[in-house]
Amino acid sequence: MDSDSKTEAIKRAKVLMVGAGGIGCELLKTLALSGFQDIHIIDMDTIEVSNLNRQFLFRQSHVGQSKAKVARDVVSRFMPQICITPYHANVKDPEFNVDFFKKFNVILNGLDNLDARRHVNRLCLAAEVPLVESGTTGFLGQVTVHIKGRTECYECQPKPTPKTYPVCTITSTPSKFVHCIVWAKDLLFAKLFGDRNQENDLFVHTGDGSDSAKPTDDIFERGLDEVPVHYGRKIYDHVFGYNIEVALANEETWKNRRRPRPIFLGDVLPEKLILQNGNHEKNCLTEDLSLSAMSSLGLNNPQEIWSLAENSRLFLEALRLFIERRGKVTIPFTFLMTYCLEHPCQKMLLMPVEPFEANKSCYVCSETPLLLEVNTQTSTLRDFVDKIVKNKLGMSFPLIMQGAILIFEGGDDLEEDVAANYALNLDKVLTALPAPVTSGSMLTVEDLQQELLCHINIKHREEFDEEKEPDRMVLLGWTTPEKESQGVSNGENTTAAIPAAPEAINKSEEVEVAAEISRTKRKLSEMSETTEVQEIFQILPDTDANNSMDPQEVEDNDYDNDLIVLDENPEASKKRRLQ
Ligand SMILES: Nc1ncnc2c1ncn2[C@@H]1O[C@H](COP(=O)(O)OP(=O)(O)OP(=O)(O)O)[C@@H](O)[C@H]1O
Ligand SMILES: [Zn+2]
Repeated sequence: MDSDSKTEAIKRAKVLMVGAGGIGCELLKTLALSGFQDIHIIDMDTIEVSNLNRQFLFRQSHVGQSKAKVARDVVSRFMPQICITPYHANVKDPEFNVDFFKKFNVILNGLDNLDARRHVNRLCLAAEVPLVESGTTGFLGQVTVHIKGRTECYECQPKPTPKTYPVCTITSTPSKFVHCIVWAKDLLFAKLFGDRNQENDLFVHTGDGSDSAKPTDDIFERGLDEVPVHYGRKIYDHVFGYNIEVALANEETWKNRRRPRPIFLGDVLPEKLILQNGNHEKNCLTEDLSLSAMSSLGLNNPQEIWSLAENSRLFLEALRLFIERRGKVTIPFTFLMTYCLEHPCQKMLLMPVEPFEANKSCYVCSETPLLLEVNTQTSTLRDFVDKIVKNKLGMSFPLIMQGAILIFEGGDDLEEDVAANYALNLDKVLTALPAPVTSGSMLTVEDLQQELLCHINIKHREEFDEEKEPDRMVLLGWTTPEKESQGVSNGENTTAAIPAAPEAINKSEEVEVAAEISRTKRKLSEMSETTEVQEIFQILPDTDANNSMDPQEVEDNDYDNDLIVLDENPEASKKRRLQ
């Protein structure tokens, strides 16, 4: 296809962008400047002040307005000839069904959560429209292209879910160091310095030993003139002393566990030391902001194992420093996320990545059945619907069948008596359902909106590890194919779409490709550096560069002017198609 017809194809293409946030604003600008004329945008959010630092289409005066609509208005001002259609809506709304998706040549995601990404992936598969998925990990951006039957789908690789711990374990019966760290960071720190309106599961009992009539939350409220050391002592005695005494009163809990020992500050440190803890001569607000509790106490080696007395002094001192630095403004403190990249990006702005072939056992793009280990005699249908069908499989309106018998249907538009019947089923254990689900049963779970159908084989199991398998159900059969290495994900904000190393290419005479994470080096000529699907993305910013958004036409591309990234030695660039 010559470059004129490619430009024509771009002009004719109808594209859908999902998300008009950080990535979406950039994307819309780039699409508009690249010559796309018919762009649709879905975003469910309104603009917030905190978006203004990076979502550059938005201004202060737009705060509170629909992102999709403002993005359209702003871009239309400098590109009035383009037709931009905004939808202030959730992409999961039923109006955005498979027929809606089929109208587009390509879908581009600029989302910030796994749930919506999975939903769009499924609709793209059902509608057979290419999906360009993008996201961030730390300071790096990633883009992958997913085309049904030619590349892996977004869900071929299981996405790492952030590790969580049951609240009761970390508050009452911690057994690992990590439990204590999560308790301190997510519960105690949040209670002391976080947003007061945010729910917090910190295990607090009524009564603090001084005034039991007061509500417990008062313990964490610092009096207007309360000196930090007094406040610190109150918190210390409450969480390490009083709460432990209360917990010990429940004998049942400690039958098979080591009993904890309550600690009160007065038993650990002499009164004089409590009052003269740390370097009080320095006013941290005006002086040394970097002063840490450790250096204030003259503890210089963090590798040393501190005594209980030293730890207690550190607690008091760190609390005092936090309080003084915060001053009178009680804005919530949160932990800052810092990403540490093992290998920098080799001075490359764009890093080409080969799309991967589909995972043959992916339940989303192949029909591979899954296996569920569950105690069929104690788990209810509700457990199955909430924990597996909605949470794990990401279905919104599931239909569950055993053989030809429908046992559950989700949705807002059900007849009252039908809904009541399903509600009755929800609280029944699996073996007590009208069509009993036992070991060996096969359930069919379908989401009509996503046009996704999965078969789940059931295996009865009695015992579960409470920590590793808190759902008391284990979904198996969704195996990861052999790959070089797993990617690094930061959870919700990343596409987590690049399972193996992004490959950076050096601009050396003998062009070399370094697989970033595995560090295996290969010659460019050996690895056949790019594929046509990547080109789609790579040439977007340049209208003269050639491409078509039609997957059919992609097959017929000529391959002479791709590979944007290298290119001191274009001759070295041999092309390889995905099989
Ligand atoms: N289900 C969904 N339907 C439509 N839009 C969605 C959906 N889920 C997320 N989005 C949109 O995706 C965009 C993601 O943008 P971004 O990652 O910059 O996050 P943000 O919410 O704008 O910023 P921040 O997270 O810093 O508040 C948001 O504008 C959000 O409204
Ligand atoms: Zn897949």
